[in-house]
Amino acid sequence: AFVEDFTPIPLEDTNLFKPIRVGDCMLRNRIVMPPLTRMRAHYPGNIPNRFWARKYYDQRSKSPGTMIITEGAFISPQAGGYDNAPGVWSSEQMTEWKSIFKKVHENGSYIWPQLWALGRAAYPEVLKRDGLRFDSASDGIYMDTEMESKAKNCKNLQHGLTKVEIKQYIKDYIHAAKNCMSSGADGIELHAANGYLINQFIDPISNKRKDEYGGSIENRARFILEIVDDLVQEVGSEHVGIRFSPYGTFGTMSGGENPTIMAQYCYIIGKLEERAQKGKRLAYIHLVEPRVTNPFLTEGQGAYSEGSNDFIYSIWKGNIIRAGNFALHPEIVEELVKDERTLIAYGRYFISNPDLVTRVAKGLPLNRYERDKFYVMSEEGYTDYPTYTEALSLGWS
Ligand SMILES: COC(=O)/C=C(\C#N)c1ccccc1
Repeated sequence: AFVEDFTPIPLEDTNLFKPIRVGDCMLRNRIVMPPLTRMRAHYPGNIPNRFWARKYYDQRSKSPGTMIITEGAFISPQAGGYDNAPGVWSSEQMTEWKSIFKKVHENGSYIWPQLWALGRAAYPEVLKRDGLRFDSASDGIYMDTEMESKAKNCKNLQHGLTKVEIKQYIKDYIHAAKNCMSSGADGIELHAANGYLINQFIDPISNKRKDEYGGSIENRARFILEIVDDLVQEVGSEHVGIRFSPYGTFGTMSGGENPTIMAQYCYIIGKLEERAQKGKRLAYIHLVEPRVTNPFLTEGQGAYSEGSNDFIYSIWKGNIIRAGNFALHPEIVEELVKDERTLIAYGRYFISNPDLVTRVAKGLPLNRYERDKFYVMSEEGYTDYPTYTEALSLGWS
């Protein structure tokens, strides 16, 4: 069925359909498919789904010159903790990714894997089963009481990383990035958003460390900047993007309520711009909008209305991808893309509209999504959403 009480606006004559270069990619539109966890990877081995994943990415990359960022992919077993999310650390995983990357490139589009480490958002019992730690920035500051009791029941208490373990994570990010680039990816996105491990170091709500990785704005930025510097050294700054959710509360992060949290992001983004001005400009900074503080809430719920990511434009002078309930707000998109370095990510509606690029261009109705099929092991709700013409022949109206 199509989304009701929604008035699309054709955007094909706006900047959204003006080419832009991101890294080595000559994009023909400024619509980005953002990282979307779908929980269809095979267990054991965190292998992208051999039967469905290539079809899913193929369907969504048909408009040539479109940028796709993959679902979050774990950099190592220790960075994981969800059995049905994929990784990018093993050769079996990269075999599947290579066929996905190849298909997207055959469509004339581009694909950037998102490098993911869960930290305290992982399932402690899953990690325990595999003889792995339950990691975060600090000991014992649990995401919520449910996670705390799970950790205690399975005797895998939340562990603040030692400096040696921090260095190992940085090595794992490099290994994962090299795997992706040598398998044909166009770049990688470093996941520093949504309450996962890197975010747990950035945010004082979860980082109570007393060493050089905690206790001040500079120290809480150290981990992310060390990863960025090593990734840039290894794969080149034009092949590295980074995602932040400054206002996000998902995973029990501070969000805009903490009056000093924006200072933290200004500092980090300022240090990225300093690096850019010394010749190491990242391909883009990707931002989740304050309109979406928690991806489990439906459109309109949970917005932090007092905030805006606009301040970041005065610090960062490179490309900016913005994500957060834009599909239902074409009038906002029309305004935002008047800025020459802004790209727009459409998440949930790229799940339910494989031909989203065409629908946004022409102002066509959008297929509704089925949230209860977002994270389940089924082809239904993954590759069976119709294109607009297919929907019409199904009699949708
Ligand atoms: C992959 O990176 C993410 O940020 C994933 C999520 C978020 N936010 C997510 C949300 C709901 C269920 C599983 C993962």
